[in-house]
Amino acid sequence: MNQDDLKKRVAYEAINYIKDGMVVGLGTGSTMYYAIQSLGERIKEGLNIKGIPTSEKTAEWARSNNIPLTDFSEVNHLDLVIDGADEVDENFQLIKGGGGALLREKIVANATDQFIVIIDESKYVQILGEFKLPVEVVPFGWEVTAREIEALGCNATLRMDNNGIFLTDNDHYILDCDFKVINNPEKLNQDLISIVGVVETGLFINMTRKVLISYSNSGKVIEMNN
Ligand SMILES: O=C(CO)[C@H](O)[C@H](O)COP(=O)(O)O
Repeated sequence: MNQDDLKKRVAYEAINYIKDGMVVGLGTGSTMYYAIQSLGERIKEGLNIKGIPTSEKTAEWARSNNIPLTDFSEVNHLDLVIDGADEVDENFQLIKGGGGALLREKIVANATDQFIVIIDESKYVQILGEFKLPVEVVPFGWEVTAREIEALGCNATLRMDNNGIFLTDNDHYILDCDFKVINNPEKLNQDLISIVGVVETGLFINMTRKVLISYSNSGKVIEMNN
């Protein structure tokens, strides 16, 4: 089973947690792509829910699957949020933002008591940091912000895409920060967020209690609770 199959399997499993009448936060990324496809099928069969997307891309996928959308002008609290992650450690601390949607993802995840993270086995790690930590920053003076971030012990690289500098849905930049090993994610998050120019970090601290992991050996999806 390749990584894509594993993503698809865990995404399909996660949709079973969505019940009629719920307002559901919809994460971003390739794992969520499969979840949205599957949710679209359930909606065709009569499931009645509303979604809040965490990115323009997710909103586009949701619309093309006829998933009704809402926003925070209509709701304050979400029944459930489902999202992928780039790394999850044994204490369920996360690195997110590989897709550049970390700010909206954090706002949405913060608005629920039930944030379900869906990953394949390769993302479950002992210590965070092999994946470069995405940090969203204000474009003005980003070079100064990057130097202050680097003083915390990393190399910070400005994210680019085919059009030049990558812009988030909120018109910010992303710095991908190579810490290699993050021994104290909570403290690092605090240190980063206190730097002027940092908008948000991809460290999601104490935000989830449930992680679904798909394994290739057994072909199973395991639900882990914290
Ligand atoms: O945080 C994210 C986007 O900002 C994604 O959840 C994360 O990057 C995982 O993506 P994928 O499912 O494509 O591996």
